[in-house]
Amino acid sequence: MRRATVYRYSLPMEAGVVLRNQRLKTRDGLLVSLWQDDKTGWGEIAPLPGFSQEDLPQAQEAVRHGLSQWVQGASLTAVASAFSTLPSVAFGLSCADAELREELPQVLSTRCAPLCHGDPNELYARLGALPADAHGRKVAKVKVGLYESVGDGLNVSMLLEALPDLHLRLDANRSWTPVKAAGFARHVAPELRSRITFIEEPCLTREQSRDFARLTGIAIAWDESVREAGFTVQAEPGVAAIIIKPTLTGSLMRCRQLIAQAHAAGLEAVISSSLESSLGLTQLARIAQWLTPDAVPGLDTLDLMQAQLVRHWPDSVLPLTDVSALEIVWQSK
Ligand SMILES: O=C(O)CCC(=O)C1=CC=C[C@@H](O)[C@@H]1C(=O)O
Ligand SMILES: [Mg+2]
Repeated sequence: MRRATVYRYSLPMEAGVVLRNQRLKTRDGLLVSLWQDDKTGWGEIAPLPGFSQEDLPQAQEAVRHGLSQWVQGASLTAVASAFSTLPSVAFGLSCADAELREELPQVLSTRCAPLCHGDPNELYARLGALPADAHGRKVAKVKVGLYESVGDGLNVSMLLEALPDLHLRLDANRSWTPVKAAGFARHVAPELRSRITFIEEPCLTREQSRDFARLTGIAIAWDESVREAGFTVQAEPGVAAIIIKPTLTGSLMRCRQLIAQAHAAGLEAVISSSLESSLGLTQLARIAQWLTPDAVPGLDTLDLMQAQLVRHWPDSVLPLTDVSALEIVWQSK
């Protein structure tokens, strides 16, 4: 006997969360809960406005369709994989399926690369207290490209000089022209550059980003590119990692394939959030622990929200919204 319920959630965001020039006041998505015999599995489907190709009504329609097939006996692994044009649906359904089949291990580490922002004194204290990885490195992430690139260079240098065991991931979201990218690099002394683990997509085009890596010796990582048609994972000079945002990428099977390709090419594969709720984030942390145990994931996004959802993120003091408070938008008969 199979049963499924689909819930809709809307969580208030902290004031001032801006994504691709639009303010995100609430994070909206779906949770699915599956029962089969005495087992349950949950998944989160939350297209990210400005990033996902699909919107929530489209996702909801697809989830309803996919789960109707599942309750009638179809394999959810196959149903999820068929939604390759709706990555959030493919990912959420495949997670629920993996929980139901007890494939997704429970063990979870809350370790992730903190996003550096806010008051500098608090930031230094936070980074100082950060645990080091097996190589004695503290890994944090800084968004760049929002203001002057020269200022970004000075800020990054200051952090690296102040904390000798700090290694930074930077993320420019393709915002620099080659001139701006060069302006950034001019203000980061060559001896500090090796502690920039990578910068995600510094320039508008991949070719410009490759040039930046070659000219500056600063490694780059592909994020947006990974989700573009025709992208293939391969070893290239100056490329250190690929970023995998499962909600924007697709099924767990697709994510595993990308991770395997990255590892085979000698690249780091970094699991990163698409601003999922605490339920989705704990699943991403479990996936990261399972499939990329040596790479610190990019999951420091829970505090952008004002509440947790159904499952706690260990250590978080945010209030928890219980499943009983959620609207049921579909249920199998
Ligand atoms: O990767 C991380 O460390 C956290 C997630 C993160 O930075 C992002 C998530 C979703 C959209 C973007 O704003 C941003 C990114 O560009 O990587
Ligand atoms: Mg990025």
